[in-house]
Amino acid sequence: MKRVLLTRPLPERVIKAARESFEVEVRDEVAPLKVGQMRAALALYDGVLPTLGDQFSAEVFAGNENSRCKILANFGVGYNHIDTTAAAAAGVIVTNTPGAVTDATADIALTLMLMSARRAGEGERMVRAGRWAGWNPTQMLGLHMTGKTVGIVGMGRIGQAIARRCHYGFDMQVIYMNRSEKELNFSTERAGMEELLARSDFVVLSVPATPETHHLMNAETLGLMAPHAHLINIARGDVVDEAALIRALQARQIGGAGLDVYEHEPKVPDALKALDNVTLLPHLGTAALEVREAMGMMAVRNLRTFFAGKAPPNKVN
Ligand SMILES: NC(=O)C1=CN([C@@H]2O[C@H](COP(=O)(O)OP(=O)(O)OC[C@H]3O[C@@H](n4cnc5c(N)ncnc54)[C@H](O)[C@@H]3O)[C@@H](O)[C@H]2O)C=CC1
Ligand SMILES: O=C(O)C(=O)CO
Repeated sequence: MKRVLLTRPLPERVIKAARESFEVEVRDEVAPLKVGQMRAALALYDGVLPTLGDQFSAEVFAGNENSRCKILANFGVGYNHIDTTAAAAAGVIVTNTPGAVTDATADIALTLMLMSARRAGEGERMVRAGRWAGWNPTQMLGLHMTGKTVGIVGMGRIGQAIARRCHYGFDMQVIYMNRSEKELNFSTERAGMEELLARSDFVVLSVPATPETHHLMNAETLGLMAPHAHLINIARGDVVDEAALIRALQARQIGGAGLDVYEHEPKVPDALKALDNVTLLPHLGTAALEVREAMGMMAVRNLRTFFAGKAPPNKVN
C-alpha cells in the first residue's frame, strides 16, 4: 500500500476516504511544515497532501531528484506556495482542487463587498463597545451596492461566480480584466486595468498569485481607483502591496478595503488593524465543512488516479 502524508488534520470523511486506499499518516499540527519536514516528507512518503502555508520551494526539492514522493496533491486551488517547476524537475507532479472552492470563495467576496461598503465591521465594533447612541438619519452612511459597477480582476471560475452574484443579486454592471475574453449569460465588458480601476465602484481581485500579478495593486494602481471605491482581495496577499494599501487607507484615498488574504499570513500589520475603513477576515474563503470535504475528496481522487497509473484530473505541472 502506498504511504501518504496529510500535512494537516482534515475532515473525518476525507481521512476515512484516504485510509480506504492508502497507509495514511495525519500530522496533528496546524502550523506549516518547516523545510526539514518537507524534505523528510519527500523521502518517506509516496504521496503528500499539503495545504497553503507549506512552502515547497526550490530549496526543498534541491537534491531530492529521486525522492520517494512522486505527487503533491494540494488541498486548495491556489498553489503559489509550491514551486511547480522545481517539483517537475524533481519528478514530482502537483495537483489542485479547482471548482470545489468556487462558490464559497465568491460568497466571501460578496460578504467583504457588503461589509466594506456598508461599514458592517465598524458598526459591529461600535455596538460591542457600547458606543451606539441609537439610530439617526445620518449615522454611519456607507455606499449603496445595488446598481453599482464591479471590476473583476481575474475572470476565472471564482471571478465568474462573483460576476453572477453581482449581476443577478445586485443588478450591478460587470467589467473585467482577464487574459482572454469570457462569455457569460449576461452583458459584461472586458477592459484594461487602468479603465477598470477608473470606472469601478468595487475592484475585486480573483487572480492567482504569479510573478505577473505580484503587487498588481500598488501605490500607482491604487491611485487610479475612484475615491469612494472599495478594494476587495480574496485572491492572495501578494497581489497587493500591503504597505501601499495601508498608506492609501490612512489617507482616505479610497473608500475602503475588504481583505481575506494578506502578504505575510498569518501576520496582519498593526497599521491595518488600527484602521476603521478596512474589513479583515482570516482567510475564510473556503471555510465551510462541506467545502473542505469536497476539496479533500478531490485531492484524494487525484492521489488514487495517480497511483492507479493514470493522469490525475487536476495536474498543474
Ligand atoms: N480566499 C480564499 O480562501 C481562496 C482564494 N483563492 C484564490 O483565487 C485564485 C483564483 O481561483 P480560480 O478562480 O479557481 O482560478 P482560475 O484559474 O479559474 O481563474 C484565474 C483567472 O485569472 C486569470 N489571470 C491569471 N493571470 C492573469 C494576469 N496576469 N492578468 C489577467 N488575468 C489573469 C486567468 O486567465 C483566469 O481566468 C486562486 O489562484 C487562489 O489564489 C482560491 C480559493 C479560495
Ligand atoms: O483553495 C485555495 O486556494 C485557498 O486559498 C484555500 O481554500
